[in-house]
Amino acid sequence: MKTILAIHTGGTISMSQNEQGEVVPNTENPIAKEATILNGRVNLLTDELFNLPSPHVTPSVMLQLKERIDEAEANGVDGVVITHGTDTLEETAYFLDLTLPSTIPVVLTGAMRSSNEVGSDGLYNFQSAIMVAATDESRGKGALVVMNDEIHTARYVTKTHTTNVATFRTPTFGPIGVVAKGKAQYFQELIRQATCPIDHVVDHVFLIKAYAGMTGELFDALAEQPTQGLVIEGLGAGNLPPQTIPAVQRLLDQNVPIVLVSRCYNGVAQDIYDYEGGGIELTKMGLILCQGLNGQKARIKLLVGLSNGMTGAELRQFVSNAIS
Ligand SMILES: NC(=O)C[C@H](N)C(=O)O
Repeated sequence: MKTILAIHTGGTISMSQNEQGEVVPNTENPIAKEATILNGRVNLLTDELFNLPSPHVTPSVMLQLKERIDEAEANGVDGVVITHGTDTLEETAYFLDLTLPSTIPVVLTGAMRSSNEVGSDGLYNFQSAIMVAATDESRGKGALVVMNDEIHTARYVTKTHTTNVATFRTPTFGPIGVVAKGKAQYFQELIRQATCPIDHVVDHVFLIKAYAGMTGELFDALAEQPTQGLVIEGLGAGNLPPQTIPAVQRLLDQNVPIVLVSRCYNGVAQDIYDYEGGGIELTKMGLILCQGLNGQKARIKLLVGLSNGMTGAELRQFVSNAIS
């Protein structure tokens, strides 16, 4: 029988609705009590590591989680399930995907309806995640996200709806598998990437979204403080309004690595437009084009690379080309 460690970190999956209809954290985590779920089919261990709404999760919390998983793998568990708030679940999942050298399945899940709401999806998702973690084919796939009967890769999955239980989607590429009546089935293979060891996390890595008529003020503000890295969600295929360029150049002159992704939900950023502020000018200036990742994932990747001590060409190589 497989031994699966469930690490609980908080989020709606461990919250309840009060009489006023407000969703509130519990001091006793109701999902952690479900230690007998799938009894007889898996040996489930439970660790209540955190009890945080996921907007309270930081990169240093993610690092503590990674270290707990390393320890569990060294102690011989066959797989890990992490329950997590959905707001930042994709960032924690990708952080683990980038930093964990493990081959054991690491499966994140959460809920859109809290534990006592009608149609609560928490227990169901938890059970599905355990089953995926106990499946041999889930090994060596990096961090996975299991929600609403779908298996997604950490690299591309994103939360797309504020309340719907079908909120987690993988734009452009789609999920890599499904959970159907308790069985995990895969139908796509993701090209794996090398993982990156880190033992601390850097702090000042920012994310800015471009918009029509944007000017340089936000970039100027970052140039006034200790900015270690910046991700810009550019327009369309990866373009910026021309009025931003002098301020972006000022940050580059300060040796701040700047990563360019698209603010579009689908597609990849590319250097195809040759006009002022177009992707061709931006990449010639030295912005790092990161294809396929959304802004929050590209920020995690930049943060991990910087935390590893990468600079220059090595950092550029690590952050770019997420799709290959
Ligand atoms: N569905 C959820 O888990 C959302 C919640 N605000 C959280 O991320 O903690």
